[in-house]
Amino acid sequence: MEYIVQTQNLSKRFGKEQAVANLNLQIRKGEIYGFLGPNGAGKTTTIRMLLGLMKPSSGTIKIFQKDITKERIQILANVGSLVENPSYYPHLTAYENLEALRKILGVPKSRIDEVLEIVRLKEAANKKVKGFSLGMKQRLGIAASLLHNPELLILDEPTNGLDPSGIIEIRNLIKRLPKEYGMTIIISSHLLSEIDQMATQVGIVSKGKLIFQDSIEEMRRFAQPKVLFKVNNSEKGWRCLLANGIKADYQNGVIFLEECSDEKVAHIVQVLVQEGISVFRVEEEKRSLEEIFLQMTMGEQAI
Ligand SMILES: Nc1ncnc2c1ncn2[C@@H]1O[C@H](COP(=O)(O)OP(=O)(O)OP(=O)(O)O)[C@@H](O)[C@H]1O
Repeated sequence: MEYIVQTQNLSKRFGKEQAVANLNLQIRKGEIYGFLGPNGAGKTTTIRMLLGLMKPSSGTIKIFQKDITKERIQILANVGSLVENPSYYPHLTAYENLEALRKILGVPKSRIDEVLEIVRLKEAANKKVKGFSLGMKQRLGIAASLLHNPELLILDEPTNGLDPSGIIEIRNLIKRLPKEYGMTIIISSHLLSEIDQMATQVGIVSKGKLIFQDSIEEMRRFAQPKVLFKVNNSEKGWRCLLANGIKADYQNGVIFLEECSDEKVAHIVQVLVQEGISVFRVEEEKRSLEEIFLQMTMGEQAI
């Protein structure tokens, strides 16, 4: 299998602190790789190493099958990134900001219109950046990172601080890039909900270790919501379910199941009603990333 990004035992230590420990990332072409982990898990440190901004304590990084320590310049010529909040000249327009960067990169002038089109900022091209919303600024940052037409785009928490509509804009933009331009994308986040609807592959780091790396479908198996049944006499209801061979859980007056298909929900409601219990509500409770981590790491160091 040919990987666009492959790390082997990638590690970074800051004094006594092991920020990244033996990471083996494997990212294929055309994937949107959601790099997930809570704050402080080691995402930014990993990304900085991938971009050659920080030296690993040990381990290797290959991007486009090339070793970053040996062919850094050639690799980075094909990598775009948005790592910290990008800085702009606020009194210049979006176009002028990109033009300043274009001159440094030495790409044709026509590329500015192309990237503005990709991030859907063409209409705002001649507006001063100081009037831009945070979402527009992030899109401009992505436009800047696309100027040199990279094959790999690395985005560190690009939706941080955005409102829901800003998040949707970025999500739609990112989803289009592999399809329309054959790009591979790494996008980090501490919120599963933010990358859930765009990632095709997921890597989860916790305390510097990769505890999960697989397809989003496999991830969703872990992230299935709990189903809660709110009824008038919950303890009786729960005992009825057990008596009918339905393995439900009961806590703080609520009956719940960790996994429950539509058919099973219908069956449970039927059983409860038949026993004379009123069902007020059936709710889904989404699991937080922390709960999923807990589930994944239960009893083990890593998967
Ligand atoms: N330059 C540094 N010097 C010392 N410690 C650092 C440095 N950079 C990061 N760390 C530590 O390494 C650990 C991982 O940090 P990192 O920023 O990579 O996490 P993260 O997953 O990106 O979290 P966040 O979402 O908060 O940025 C943290 O405990 C952090 O304090």
